[in-house]
Amino acid sequence: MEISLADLQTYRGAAPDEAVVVVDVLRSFTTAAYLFRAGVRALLLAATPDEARSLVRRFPLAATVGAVPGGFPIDGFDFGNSPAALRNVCLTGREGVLCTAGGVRGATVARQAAVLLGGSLVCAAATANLLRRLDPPRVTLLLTGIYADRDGDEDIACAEYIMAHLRDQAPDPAPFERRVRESTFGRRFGDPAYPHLSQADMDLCAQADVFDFAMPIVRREGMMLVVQEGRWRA
Ligand SMILES: O=C(O)[C@H](CS(=O)(=O)O)OP(=O)(O)O
Repeated sequence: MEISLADLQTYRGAAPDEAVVVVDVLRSFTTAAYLFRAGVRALLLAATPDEARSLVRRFPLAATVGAVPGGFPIDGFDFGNSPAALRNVCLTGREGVLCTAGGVRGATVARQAAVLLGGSLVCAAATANLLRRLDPPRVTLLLTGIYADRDGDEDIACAEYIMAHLRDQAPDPAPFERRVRESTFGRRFGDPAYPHLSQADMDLCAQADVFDFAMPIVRREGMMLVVQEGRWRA
């Protein structure tokens, strides 16, 4: 298995034999994992708030979740892009609609991949385990958090942790978790200058292997869906 890192700013799309993990630790694919813990059956991806609203017309029970660039909540949505906000809610049997900037864009750019997964630290080992079982010839870890003013080290750390698992190195999660907290974007969480980025979110995002499932992203009827490994029924 050939493993490489790519960056959303320069990545031009997946080859047909490629497996892609779209890595978004802060916060899309951490939020997604907590949505599955809350009981959602599938998570529909929306590139814009208007697209999210039109998905809700099709799935009236769907919970809307998301943020605009910078992480600010979206008017009229049920939840922000916030794992902490989802910790104690029950969404059993409902769909979720996830509208975020980086995570959804990454999934869209890589949509032609033979295998497409949403990745974050909370399900990193499970993601590596699924890749090992599928054994694709090429794996790309697509980093979504690198911008001119952000080092994206939360995603680089997660990608390197997944890579270490793929290479059977039994990595200690502590240094990778620390890098999430110390990344450029990570340092904004809990800073009063960014009240929409909570310390509680950081505490959840910076914990490795909380969940034992990976999150495949599949295409159905013109939609992109994140599903929980082992629980998805079409
Ligand atoms: O809501 C978030 O934490 C981020 C904000 S930004 O788009 O990176 O500025 O969104 P995400 O798509 O989860 O990276």
